[in-house]
Amino acid sequence: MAMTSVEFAPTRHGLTREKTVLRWLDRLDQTSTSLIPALAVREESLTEKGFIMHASNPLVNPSGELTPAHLMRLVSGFWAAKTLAAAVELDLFSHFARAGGATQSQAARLLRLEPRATDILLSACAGLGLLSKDGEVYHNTELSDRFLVRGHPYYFGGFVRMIDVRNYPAWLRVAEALRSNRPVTWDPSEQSSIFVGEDPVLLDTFWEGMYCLSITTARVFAECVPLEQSRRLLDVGGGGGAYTIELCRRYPDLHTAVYDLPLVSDITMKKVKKAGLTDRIKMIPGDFFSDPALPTGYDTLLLSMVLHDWSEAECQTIIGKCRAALPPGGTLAITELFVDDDKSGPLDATLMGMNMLVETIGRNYTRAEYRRWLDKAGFAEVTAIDFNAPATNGALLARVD
Ligand SMILES: C[S@@+](CC[C@H](N)C(=O)[O-])C[C@H]1O[C@@H](n2cnc3c(N)ncnc32)[C@H](O)[C@@H]1O
Repeated sequence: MAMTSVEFAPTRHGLTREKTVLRWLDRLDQTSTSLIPALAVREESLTEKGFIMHASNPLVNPSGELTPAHLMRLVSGFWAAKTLAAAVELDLFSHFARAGGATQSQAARLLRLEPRATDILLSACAGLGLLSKDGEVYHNTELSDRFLVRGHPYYFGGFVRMIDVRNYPAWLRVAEALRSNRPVTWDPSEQSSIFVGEDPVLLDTFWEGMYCLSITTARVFAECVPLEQSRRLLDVGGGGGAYTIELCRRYPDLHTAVYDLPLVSDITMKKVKKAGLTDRIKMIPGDFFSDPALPTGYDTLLLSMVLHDWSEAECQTIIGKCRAALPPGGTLAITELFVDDDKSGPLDATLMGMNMLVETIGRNYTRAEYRRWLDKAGFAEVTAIDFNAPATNGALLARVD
């Protein structure tokens, strides 16, 4: 049996979080690792960040036989998600940020919980890398401090709420979605899409959630995708405007517009106002299916997480309208969680595809599928840029001759 020591980075509170993790690495043969490549990557990245989940639960037993540990992680994955969601619902991380950390009894008072429940929640949050412990005092980790404290510009809690209150209940019916090949949150025979005719409270949760997910994603996009030549950019189906906000922050001469359904206008303009960018981001209400053409006068069009909502035919219609709206030399940027061309991963993209099954009539497409449609629409040259962000793993830049 081998004993592997995993170094945990010192936290900002000066703790040395070095733990010894027992693993049966000398018995972990090639067969078992090749069965679980996605897990191996995930575990590596968790280890890099200083967290390792279920490290005491080996993937192979002392005799070298595969255990169901990986299945245990998969099936109990929602325990982690729901713990995070409950902590966000209680606004635990904002309380801890204001108080500068808390003991268990202080936390019980802050959160208005019984001591037993507080004890359980704080331990679980520490196990998930959301809190660290210094003596008797729990603190936010850098991760929760940056993304789970209300009011932070990159607050991610809105997406956590959206997943919890809107998306999780829908996923309870995922087998039904598979059998019927239809979304479970709306009826395609009665409604034109997921985006219209819904409960306004849920809709608000949806766009707020999308914004929280997209603002961190857009920041990476703005860093990785070279758009120095762009002067006027139209974000087609731009939602809460996260991409236009981050791109305007990065490129001071850029002027942009968000083109989206009229019911999104107020949500978007609130975000734009808060970012102080009303002079460089305008809202153009519209519908890319019923409008005969997209607005013109833009050298760059962006489609972020729009096409995965739609069928192959509808994707081609939208791409065709983008091509028609672009001038010579113009660029269409598509950013999504692209599925690999051989359709065997990556995990985030394939699971987003499952999410599209539950909620839409689309799926997550491969770069090869997009290249085919872009070629058919008359784009001259397509460049792929790979990078990793919460809601995208790259971009395709398609240029008009
Ligand atoms: C998954 S969201 C992506 C939002 C944004 N691009 C982002 O990455 O944060 C899809 C967006 O497409 C918009 N949309 C849906 N149908 C549309 C239509 N027919 N015309 C214009 N926009 C539409 C929705 O309102 C929504 O904002």
